[in-house]
Amino acid sequence: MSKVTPAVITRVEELRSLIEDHNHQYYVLDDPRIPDSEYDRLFRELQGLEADYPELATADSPTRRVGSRTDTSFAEVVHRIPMLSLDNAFSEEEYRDFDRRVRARLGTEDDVEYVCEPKLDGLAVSLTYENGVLITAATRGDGYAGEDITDNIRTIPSVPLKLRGGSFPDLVEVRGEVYMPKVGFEALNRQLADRGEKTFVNPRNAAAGSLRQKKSTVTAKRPLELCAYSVAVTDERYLPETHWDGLQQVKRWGFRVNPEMSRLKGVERCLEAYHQLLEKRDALPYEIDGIVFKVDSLALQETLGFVSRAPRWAIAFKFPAQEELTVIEDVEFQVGRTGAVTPVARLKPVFVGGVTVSNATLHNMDEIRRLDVHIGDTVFIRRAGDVIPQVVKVVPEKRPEGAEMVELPSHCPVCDSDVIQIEGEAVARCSGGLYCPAQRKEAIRHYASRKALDIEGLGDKWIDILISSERVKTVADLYHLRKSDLVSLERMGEKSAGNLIAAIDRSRNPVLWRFLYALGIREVGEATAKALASHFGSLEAIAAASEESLQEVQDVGPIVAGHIHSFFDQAHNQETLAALKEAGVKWQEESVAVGDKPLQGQTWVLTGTLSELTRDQAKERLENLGAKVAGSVSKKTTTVVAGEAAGSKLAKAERLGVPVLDEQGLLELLKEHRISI
Ligand SMILES: NC(=O)c1ccc[n+]([C@@H]2O[C@H](COP(=O)([O-])OP(=O)(O)OC[C@H]3O[C@@H](n4cnc5c(N)ncnc54)[C@H](O)[C@@H]3O)[C@@H](O)[C@H]2O)c1
Ligand SMILES: [Zn+2]
Repeated sequence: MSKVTPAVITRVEELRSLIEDHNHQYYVLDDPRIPDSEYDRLFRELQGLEADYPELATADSPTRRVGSRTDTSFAEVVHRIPMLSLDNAFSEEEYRDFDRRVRARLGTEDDVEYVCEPKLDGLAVSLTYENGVLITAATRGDGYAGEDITDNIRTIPSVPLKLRGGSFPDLVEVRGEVYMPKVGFEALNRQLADRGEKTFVNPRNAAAGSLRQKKSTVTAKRPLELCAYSVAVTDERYLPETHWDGLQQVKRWGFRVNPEMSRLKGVERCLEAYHQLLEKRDALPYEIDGIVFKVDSLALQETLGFVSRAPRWAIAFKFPAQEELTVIEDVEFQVGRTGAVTPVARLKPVFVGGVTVSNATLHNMDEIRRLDVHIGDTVFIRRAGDVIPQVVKVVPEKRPEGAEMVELPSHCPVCDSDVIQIEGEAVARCSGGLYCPAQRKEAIRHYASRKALDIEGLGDKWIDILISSERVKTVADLYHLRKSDLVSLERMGEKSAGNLIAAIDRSRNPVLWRFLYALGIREVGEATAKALASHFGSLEAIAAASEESLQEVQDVGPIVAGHIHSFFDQAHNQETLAALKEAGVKWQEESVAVGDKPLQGQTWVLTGTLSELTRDQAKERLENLGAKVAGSVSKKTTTVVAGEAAGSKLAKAERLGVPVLDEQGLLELLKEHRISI
């Protein structure tokens, strides 16, 4: 046996006091200061020291007690049967040791039958029913007395207020876990974050915080559920022989029990069940942190008995932790393909949720302010399932002196354009949309898309090739491409290369709204582009407009106006526009000013096949002249344009005496109004 030294005594005292503090934070305030993994390490260290130096063990050490004292504002409920904790196993070896101890105590070599239950990550409650009616509900508290949360528990839909099935003891206690499903947890945190309130670090804390509310109306709004996992009966007649039978009984009384539970014989099959459930962990709609294995026979349970804080007949075999502590070494800003500037935390690498994590997203500046992240902070990292790692909490006590706040950069780290955060928007953006290399691909793709300049054949594959060969940096470079470039770049056939060049050429004369839309200004969709074009008439006028005058246009609010203004404000975007002009791109001025639309008030109908234009193009040109283009002919129709093979619409027009124009006639009309095809 080792000899006690002053250093050991100090450490033991330090650990006890630390653990007590963490218990209070966790059980009473529902606001842990460290992740469970860290807590478990402290707890194990204390257990280890107490085992090595038995003379230091005390009856009131946290290793001998359950939970935390409940001097809270809730009334006290004394448990008829104590609510204990569970011993933990963190490795297969520890789990096998547990089974070995069980068999040794029972004096048997035979396989023991166990019930395997997912360890739901919530909080334990005890529900007392008298004559089948719920009369009290209590938290575990310190195991002997808990808090009266009866009013709150009644708001949970899966808690039976009355037992079903007709046959039950006069007095019965059912125990189970109150938890918050993953979806509900995420929604709740989103809501809290939107309101700028403190979020919960994980579903367990959310469940505990929600159930332990002063007002049951608040609890009622929280997505809580209950799963029962044991029954404590005093009436012999209702005493089942096995734990499993007890669960079946509870189910008949109207409780939900976990569908993943199973009854298995022997340690090997239990280990298989462990691995199977671990595989399933991420797919489950609720969080679990391990499996609880319980000896099934109640007679054997009694033989095995208890130690101070946990039964000897059960163990919780924990899954790898999904939360760990680490340090934020730096915060960098990344620019996404649509210009969103996102802060990313560079972490001291940490093993969490089964992988080593060295980056975590911080979403946006609001999130940074809400969490109060500083460089050098110690933080909780959470990585649950495939979800990208998140910083869920800062540990303020561990902040180094002089730690710097995180500031939004004023210029794009990729292209140096201004970073703009428009009031009312959480996301900050690089405003060099036409020029920024981070946004290059998206900018070209959008520019060439069907509703924009409709450059046929310029798909993702070509965009990738042109960008990676650095042949195209901005959309203006498209117009300098030659057929021979394409052929040499990708051994493209002469004919298709020729087609692509021709398609690019055809896009040199866009109507104003299409060109405006093609620039990919944030929030400027087709309808807004049309409205802007017809209001201002020229790109120069739009570029020069103040944010106030932009807002005179229908559907343009302060946010859209802000995006338009900052886009045209960027020198790099102006350069790219100039380069487009120089490359021979000539967007048409809106040929008609407001109130001067020659076809205003007229209704036109298109039918048959046109050869020079598509139907959409013809429609757009007519709309530019003020006409409404309808789908069917009536007496009110002003003119019908009939292309090749026109059918019933043409016939109807003739019957009603509506004027008919052929394609040639339409083209002449467009020319007359200086609308190019
Ligand atoms: N982060 C912190 O500061 C902090 C502080 C205190 C405790 N903790 C965490 O809490 C743990 C200790 O808490 P504990 O005493 O509640 O032990 P525990 O959570 O390890 O095990 C006991 C609990 O498991 C739950 N449980 C879920 N499914 C169950 C089932 N099928 N059958 C029986 N019980 C089931 C019950 O709520 C029960 O009370 C620590 O390991 C640590 O992870 C963390
Ligand atoms: Zn940029």
